[in-house]
Amino acid sequence: MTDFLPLEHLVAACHWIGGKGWAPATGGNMSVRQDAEYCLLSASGKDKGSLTRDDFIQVEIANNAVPSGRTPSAETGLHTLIYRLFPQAGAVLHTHTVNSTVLSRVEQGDALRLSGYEMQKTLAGQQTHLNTIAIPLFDNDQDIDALAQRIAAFAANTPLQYGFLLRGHGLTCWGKDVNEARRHLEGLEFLFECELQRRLLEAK
Ligand SMILES: CSC[C@@H](O)[C@@H](O)C(=O)COP(=O)(O)O
Ligand SMILES: [Zn+2]
Repeated sequence: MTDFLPLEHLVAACHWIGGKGWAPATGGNMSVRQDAEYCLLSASGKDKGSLTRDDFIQVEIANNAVPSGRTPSAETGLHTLIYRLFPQAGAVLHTHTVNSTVLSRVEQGDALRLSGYEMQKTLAGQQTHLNTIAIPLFDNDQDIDALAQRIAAFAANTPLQYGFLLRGHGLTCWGKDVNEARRHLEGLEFLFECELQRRLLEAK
C-alpha cells in the first residue's frame, strides 16, 4: 500500500481500540475511505488490535467488489453502506464492547436514547446536554446483506448520525475522518458506560 496518511491514522486507531479491549479476540472491523469509489477495510478474522497497513484490503464502495481477491471483513457490507449513504463519511469503526453488547440487549426499543450528559457534545454538532440523541438499534443478523438493507430502509426515512447498535453485537460508528470517528467511538462508549451504570443503580 503506497503512502496514504489516513491509513496510518486508522492503523493507530485499531491499536488504540485493541488497547482499550474494545475488539476482543477477532471482533470488530475498521475502514477508511480512499476516494469516492474505494475504501480500505480490515481483513477478516484477525486480531484488530495488532493490524498493520498490509491487513487492509481495497473494496469497491458501490458493490463490495474486492479487486485483490483477498477476504475483507465479513461485515464489509455495513461499511460500504455507510460510505454510500454519507459521502462525507471518511472512516468507520465497529467494536464489540461489553457496554454496547449488554445495553443493546437490555434496551427493548428501536433506539438507545441518551440525554442529560455533557459528553453528548463529543458528537459532531451537539452543543448541549439538553438534546436527546437516539442511537438506532437493529436486531443482529448473520446475513449482512439483509441487515444492510434493513439499515438502508431505516435511513431512507429517519436521520442516521454518528452510529448504530446491533443487538447483542456491538457499535458501528463513523466520522468525517479517522479522528472524528475515534472521538465518536470514545464519546459513545463513555455514554454507554454511564447509561448502563445509571440503569443499574436506578433499578435498585
Ligand atoms: C469474533 S466473531 C465476530 C464477527 O462475527 C464479526 O462480528 C466481527 O466483528 C469481526 O468479523 P471480521 O470478519 O473479522 O471483520
Ligand atoms: Zn462485529
